[in-house]
Amino acid sequence: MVQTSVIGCGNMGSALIKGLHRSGNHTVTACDLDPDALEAVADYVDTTTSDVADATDADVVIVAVKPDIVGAVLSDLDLSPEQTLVSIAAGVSTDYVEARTDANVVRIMPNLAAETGDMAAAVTGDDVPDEVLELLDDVGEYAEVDETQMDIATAVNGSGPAFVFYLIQAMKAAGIEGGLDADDAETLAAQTFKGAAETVLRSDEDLDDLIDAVCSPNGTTIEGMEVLWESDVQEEVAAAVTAAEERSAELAGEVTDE
Ligand SMILES: NC(=O)C1=CN([C@@H]2O[C@H](COP(=O)(O)OP(=O)(O)OC[C@H]3O[C@@H](n4cnc5c(N)ncnc54)[C@H](OP(=O)(O)O)[C@@H]3O)[C@@H](O)[C@H]2O)C=CC1
Ligand SMILES: O=C(O)[C@@H]1CCC=N1
Repeated sequence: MVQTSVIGCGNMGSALIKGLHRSGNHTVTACDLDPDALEAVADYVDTTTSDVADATDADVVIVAVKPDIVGAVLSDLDLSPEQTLVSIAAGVSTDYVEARTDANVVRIMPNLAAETGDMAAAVTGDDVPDEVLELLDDVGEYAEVDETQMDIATAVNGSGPAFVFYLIQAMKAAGIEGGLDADDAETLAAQTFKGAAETVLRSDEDLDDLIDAVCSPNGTTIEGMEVLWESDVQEEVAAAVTAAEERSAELAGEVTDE
């Protein structure tokens, strides 16, 4: 069992905690100042605490607070080089964290699907220990990237779930407009995204070939695809990703300039 502590049990910290609980491979201490946040994760951890000192004994210490609070939390954490500190904050550089801890620093951009074991994570660090890679394996898939790629990864896989929720919402709304019940429309739209994503992950075929496979000659899909190919949907998705990427870079400036 890897001793893991999670400091900050809000949206992302609690998703990681629930994913780690599912894996059964971790002894977890949850730390948060908000008693309600601790209450919400109490069934998934071994210990809850509001005292950051109680979270310092772990092999892996995950700091999951907002970017502008990372510095304050690090100043309260006394860690050794044998420990690993994982930072998940958008826009907070490895250099910033390394300057404030003796621990081995690993920077990760996770996403909310940690909760279901379907997280996509980008990870960067000079020495990413096996226990961190195994942790990421326990809650989903990961890609090792260069630090310079963290802003774009933050946009694609960190912010990405919100973009996909939006697209599911659009598909659901079209289903309702066509006469489906709201619950049925949500199930059919969401399961279709899930199934399509699984197909991409498991298939060796490229995306154009997968699109072709759905488009029966003279069938229904090609009519819809013609509309999408003629539209600027791809450009709009790219613009959303770019806006998030730029904000990640901007956050880096704000945190570093403190
Ligand atoms: N949300 C997401 O999908 C993703 C978030 N991230 C990153 O994860 C981090 C957390 O984001 P998110 O979970 O959304 O934020 P939340 O605000 O939901 O969670 C942060 C939690 O940390 C608590 N907290 C604040 N100060 C301390 C402290 N000193 N010690 C312990 N706990 C503290 C907060 O309590 P209180 O509310 O009382 O202040 C809150 O419960 C951010 O850095 C973000 O960039 C990365 C990828 C995805
Ligand atoms: O919106 C944010 O800043 C965080 C980081 C990635 C997802 N949520």
